[in-house]
Amino acid sequence: MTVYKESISACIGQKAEIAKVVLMPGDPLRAKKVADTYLSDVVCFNDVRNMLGYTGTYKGKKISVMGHGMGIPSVGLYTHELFTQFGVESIIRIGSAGALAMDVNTSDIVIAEACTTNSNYGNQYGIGQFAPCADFDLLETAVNKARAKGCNFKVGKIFSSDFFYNPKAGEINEKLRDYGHLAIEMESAGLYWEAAVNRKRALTILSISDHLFKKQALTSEQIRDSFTDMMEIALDTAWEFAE
Ligand SMILES: O=P(O)(O)O[C@H]1O[C@H](CO)[C@@H](O)[C@H]1O
Ligand SMILES: O=c1cc[nH]c(=O)[nH]1
Repeated sequence: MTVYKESISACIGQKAEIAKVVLMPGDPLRAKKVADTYLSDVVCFNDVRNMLGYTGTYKGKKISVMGHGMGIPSVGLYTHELFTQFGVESIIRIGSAGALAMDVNTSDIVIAEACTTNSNYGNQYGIGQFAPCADFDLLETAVNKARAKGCNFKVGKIFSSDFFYNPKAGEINEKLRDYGHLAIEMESAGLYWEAAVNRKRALTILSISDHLFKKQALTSEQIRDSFTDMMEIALDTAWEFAE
């Protein structure tokens, strides 16, 4: 395998080319699934900490896919390195999320326009409340791809949470729902901040795996099938920004 450069990164041991556009799920095995299912001429560019990363060709253009782990510290670390040390220009998170809004259902797609968060990660920039927002061009492109596909999707605010388990979750989730948040997950604010400070593009596309009020949850088989729409919208969006 070609060694592209001595890695200067703490957590990415680059062993092959990384494309300008990278899809990122939390789960590295979801990254492998995207590579195995949709990419051709695939090479694995990272296996440090088993945070698998692959580069391949999709409809004639180079696209990479790599896991980012769980939580804002993890996604912040990987996306910071990809943006600042590996020439990445656009990152699209493809994640699972719990629905908050009553008109969102399991298997639906949520495209995250902006994030509310309880994370302190944004405080490091020293400018007060720093709005974590999606890149408009990526967002508009993803909306067009989702419409063309005919799947159920919504665009709006989400909550990027520092906790998955919380004794006050019931009370907090009700407020989040009442203030118009569509879904809850754990990374997008960190991704949007890293993109903003590094003047890059970022977007999150989510597939709803469970509903926090309707008490619905997909089985792992249903999750596997319903994630297909999210992956295809993300790939077709990425293609428009890839080389
Ligand atoms: O499915 P992923 O992309 O990991 O996203 C969601 O799933 C994890 C929690 O189970 C958190 O990372 C959350 O953001
Ligand atoms: O972070 C997450 C992901 C899926 N479902 C949730 O309830 N929370």
